[in-house]
Amino acid sequence: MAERIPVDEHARFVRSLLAPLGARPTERVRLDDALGRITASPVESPIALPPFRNAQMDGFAVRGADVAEAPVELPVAGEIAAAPGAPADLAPGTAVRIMTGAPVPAGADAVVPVEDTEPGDAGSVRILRGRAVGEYVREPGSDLAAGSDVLPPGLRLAPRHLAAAAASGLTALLVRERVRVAVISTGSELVAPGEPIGPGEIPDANGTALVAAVRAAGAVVVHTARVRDDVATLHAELDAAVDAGAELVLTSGGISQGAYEVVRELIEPLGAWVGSVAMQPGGPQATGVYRGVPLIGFPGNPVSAQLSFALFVAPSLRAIAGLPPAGTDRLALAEPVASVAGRRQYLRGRRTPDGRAEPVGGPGSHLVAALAASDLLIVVPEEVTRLDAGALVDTVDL
Ligand SMILES: Nc1nc2c(c(=O)[nH]1)N[C@H]1C(S)=C(S)[C@@H](COP(=O)(O)OP(=O)(O)OC[C@H]3O[C@@H](n4cnc5c(N)ncnc54)[C@H](O)[C@@H]3O)O[C@H]1N2
Ligand code: MOO
Repeated sequence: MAERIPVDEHARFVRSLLAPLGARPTERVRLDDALGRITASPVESPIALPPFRNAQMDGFAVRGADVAEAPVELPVAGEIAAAPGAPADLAPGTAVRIMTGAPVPAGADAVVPVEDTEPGDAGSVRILRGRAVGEYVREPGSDLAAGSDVLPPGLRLAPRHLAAAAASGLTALLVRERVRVAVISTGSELVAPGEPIGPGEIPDANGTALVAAVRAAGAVVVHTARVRDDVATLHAELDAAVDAGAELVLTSGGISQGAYEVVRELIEPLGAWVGSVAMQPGGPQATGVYRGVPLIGFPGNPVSAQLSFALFVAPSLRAIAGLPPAGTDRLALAEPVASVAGRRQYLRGRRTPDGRAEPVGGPGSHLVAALAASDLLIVVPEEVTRLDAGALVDTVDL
């Protein structure tokens, strides 16, 4: 029986295989498509924010000097809406009705909120409370000067960043390209989810899981396939993946000890490593390079495939995409657990309301529903075969 590679050694190797993907080219994307992308350079605002002097309140634009001694009555010269157009200058000793966001006319230097006024005689306004120069006037550039940076490089774009870019009049941003990934499920028993299931057939869960996991890790899927256990078909799909621009190929299934191990049969002769890692689930693993593109082969069992992605591939992809690593914790076990000597066990579990780690559904790597009912992994170290309730364990958030 071939040696089992330690988990941390395999993780280091996969990380080194994916390291070159960290040097990202850049592309311009429309603001509407930029959510979650990473800025590739500082983003300069061509205009000042706000772009012009405008009112912060609905009320009356005045000269501060004219309202220093309230109450005072001023003739109303007209009205300025928040609408296109430049207002006429304000004559001394007059007021103009103004709306929030409307340009403050030259000559005015304060806005009196409408609540602090009442109608005066014959089209005039009575100002009940004095306002100092500058009050309720938003100066151009008071948020950001024209030509200065509105966003830094290396920023993961959230809605508030896109709002600032839009306010600056920008329509597109230079961002880092996402890592392009292909996802290939192997197994003659697989049918597309929703297709009728004949005897011996099951819906392909790994395709859906890995596509979603790739996206959640900030990368983009450029090719997917579901292939029967046929080496020529898999070979053609690997070529299609590389031709589609994939920079990373993920496969599931076909790497253990059976008679139809299609991934093993294809890639082992090409120099890939297909072996075993000292963990459960996820023991069988494969790594290689196909036409210059890294290929990571996961075991077919759905829990194994999902955990293998989370533990070995997601950390690199998330780091490249500017996403934080999965959360970890150290929690007390809610129940005793058993494990296998010599393998690191990743039990599925959930955090109880009182903050303990409770195992969910047993160690089997086919327990896809139990994984869905879990929100963390409970790590049982290689040398440990039993832990009592209350023992402290490392956990990894799913
Ligand atoms: N004699 C041995 N048999 C097995 C070993 C071993 O060491 N010696 N390892 C076991 C472990 S652990 C795992 S994990 C699996 C890994 O096998 P493969 O990677 O070759 O995967 P398959 O045999 O193709 O499938 C395993 C299992 O998963 C189901 N499957 C596969 N693909 C999907 C999919 N896309 N969606 C849903 N389910 C999938 C498949 O039907 C099998 O039930 O090998 C063990 N055997
Ligand atoms: O190691 Mo396998 O991944 O348990 O089912």
